[in-house]
Amino acid sequence: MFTTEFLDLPHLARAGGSVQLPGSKSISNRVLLLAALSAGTTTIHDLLDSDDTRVMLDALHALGCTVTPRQVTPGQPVQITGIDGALPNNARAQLFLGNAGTAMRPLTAALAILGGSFEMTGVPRMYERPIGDLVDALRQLGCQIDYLRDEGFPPLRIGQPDFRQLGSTGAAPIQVRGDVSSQFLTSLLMALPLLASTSPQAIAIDVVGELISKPYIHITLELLARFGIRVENHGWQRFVIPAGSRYQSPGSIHVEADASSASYFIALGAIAASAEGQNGIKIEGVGLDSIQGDIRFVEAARAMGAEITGGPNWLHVARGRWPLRAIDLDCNHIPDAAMTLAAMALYADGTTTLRNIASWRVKETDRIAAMAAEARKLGALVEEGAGFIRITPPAAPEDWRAASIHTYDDHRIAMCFSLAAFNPAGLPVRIQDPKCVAKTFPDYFEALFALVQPGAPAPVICIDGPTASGKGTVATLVAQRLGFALLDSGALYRIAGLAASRAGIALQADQADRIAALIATLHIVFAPDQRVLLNGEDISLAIRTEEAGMNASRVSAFPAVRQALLQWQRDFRRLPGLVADGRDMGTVIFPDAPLKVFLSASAECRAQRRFKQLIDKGLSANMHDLLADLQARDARDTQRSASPLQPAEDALHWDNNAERTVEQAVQQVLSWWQQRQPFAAEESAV
Ligand SMILES: Nc1ncnc2c1ncn2[C@@H]1O[C@H](COP(=O)(O)OP(=O)(O)O)[C@@H](O)[C@H]1O
Ligand SMILES: Nc1ccn([C@H]2C[C@H](O)[C@@H](COP(=O)(O)OP(=O)(O)O)O2)c(=O)n1
Repeated sequence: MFTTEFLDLPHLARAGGSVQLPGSKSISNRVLLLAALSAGTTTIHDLLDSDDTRVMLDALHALGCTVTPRQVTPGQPVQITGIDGALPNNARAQLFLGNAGTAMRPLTAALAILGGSFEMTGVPRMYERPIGDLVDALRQLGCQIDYLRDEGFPPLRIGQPDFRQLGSTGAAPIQVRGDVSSQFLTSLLMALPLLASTSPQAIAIDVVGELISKPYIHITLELLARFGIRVENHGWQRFVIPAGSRYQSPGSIHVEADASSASYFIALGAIAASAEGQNGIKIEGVGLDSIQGDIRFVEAARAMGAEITGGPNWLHVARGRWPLRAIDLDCNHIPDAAMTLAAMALYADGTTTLRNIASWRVKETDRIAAMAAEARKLGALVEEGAGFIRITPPAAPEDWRAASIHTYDDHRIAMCFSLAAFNPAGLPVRIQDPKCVAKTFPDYFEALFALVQPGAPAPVICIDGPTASGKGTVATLVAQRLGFALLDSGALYRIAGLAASRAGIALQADQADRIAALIATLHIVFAPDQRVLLNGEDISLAIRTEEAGMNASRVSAFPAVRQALLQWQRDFRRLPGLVADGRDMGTVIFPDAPLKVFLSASAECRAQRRFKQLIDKGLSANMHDLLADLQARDARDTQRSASPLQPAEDALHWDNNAERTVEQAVQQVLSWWQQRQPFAAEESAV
């Protein structure tokens, strides 16, 4: 996940490949509970790994279900052996459910009917989330539920129910409010088959008030059917669970990915030209047979020109009509995914109108106002009303503007506007606060970058300079602030020197070809936690000694060695960008880099810094030797014939002397980067 202040997306041109979407949260927890209540063992594929599913798995384990493995591992199914509709007598447990509404509500309903002695707890925020309407409905049946703190809110204590009164009023429907949260109805629908299994009569639930979020109830009903429970739906106002209903494991089940998350990749396939050798985008995890309402986004995307095919659990999208066709659509049936149509509208051949979207105004932010404001920044013409938005794309490529998109802590705004990076003007797009995507899709940008190709090679910031000038420190921090990848090219020379000495090869010119051949066989990993692995061994410390630096300097003078490491270094270039530090980043490796910085500092200052750095790392050091070594290294690095250390002609110089702090250097580089961005002026006005 990108946790940077902003994320600069370079202009994007093409897309291709396949993306595996994470399992939907609401389907994951429904499937877990149904598997737990069923007879038999259920193998669950593509379960989402999230806080909500973790607390649910822990709770099911505490209730005596067999859960293997106990944690969700990507690509590995989870197996649950259910309780077959009953818990042992006197079952008791204290269940901590964090802030997971998708665990608290359905588990409360199921346990209240199963009976036992349970305490349902969570984090403080959970104690502010109402559950009174569900508790009232369960009490009508004879369930025993007490509030442990505030009336109407968790934590709760659940006891042994008394269903005797049902004998006389058995057929009386249970009343539940439908206009507050559809989760209450979902909870009852999933729990009441426990009662229906032994009841002589069917059990009916009456919805009081207009039922909101019908698509979610649809998901519940579909999943119940897969677990053997066929609920009659009487016009979304009455639901009847037949007497003798019994949960039966389907054996194996796939958790669908979130269909609204799929909409960004459907739009991507419709907007982007196919990458060379690829044909469109394959989306895995959700298919045309999806039980989610938002799958109908597919119809809308087709109407705009996308070519979409699909099967169970997969979709394939390619660009069809281009430019896209402008549409006029009532979006009531796809409130969330419809936002993605607004992003597609930027590439349409006229004015697109999205109607019946008043609910956008009361979501994470006023989504109509937010969409309008940000699309206008890009140069689109936007009209908005209480319940509609009308978008006309910029008339010509030169009418597009580079924008820094404000995201209002709304994941969907961020994901929608990432698609603006395909603009025909070749402009980058800045997404502010990119971590807001965490709500539904923490790795959205990583998934996007894996599929797209930039219009020009990804940007590189080169930071060159002599030893201990601060390159590594400054480059690491600049990369962190921008969310860019990092290339510590010196580490590659250090690894080459280390590997050659360990192999007993003398570090001299007549051995250069042997060293180059050795380099080709090395397996090097730069782990995300900063460790460097050589053929599986952690060599992070071994390559940081002064001796390793000197050996690196020796092998780096050999043209064959430099050649052997050339492509290796260029392969670090990736989206959204790269910060590369070394000696020849700006002159040889990335001569086209849009920003080149050259750091310098006096030999004494650098020796001081290196001394302190080594001591802090627990390595021994001697000031006098350090200064001598450093001067020797300077001499070799600057005087060698192959790519000597020298500033690129277009490098910007920063005197990184003793009176300058790390933060000053970092701010200077960031400000140079900012000056090169087309939205610099607009950004400062925000
Ligand atoms: N202004 C500064 N810029 C960069 N590093 C600084 C600065 N002031 C002190 N330092 C310290 O100096 C050391 C620089 O070492 P490093 O970044 O490894 O240099 P290089 O990669 O150029 O060899 C670090 O320990 C860093 O904390
Ligand atoms: N791009 C590069 C990076 C490093 N080298 C060589 C020259 C340096 O003395 C060694 C070690 O580089 P490194 O950047 O790790 O060294 P310092 O941290 O600056 O002391 O490798 C190079 O020739 N070209």
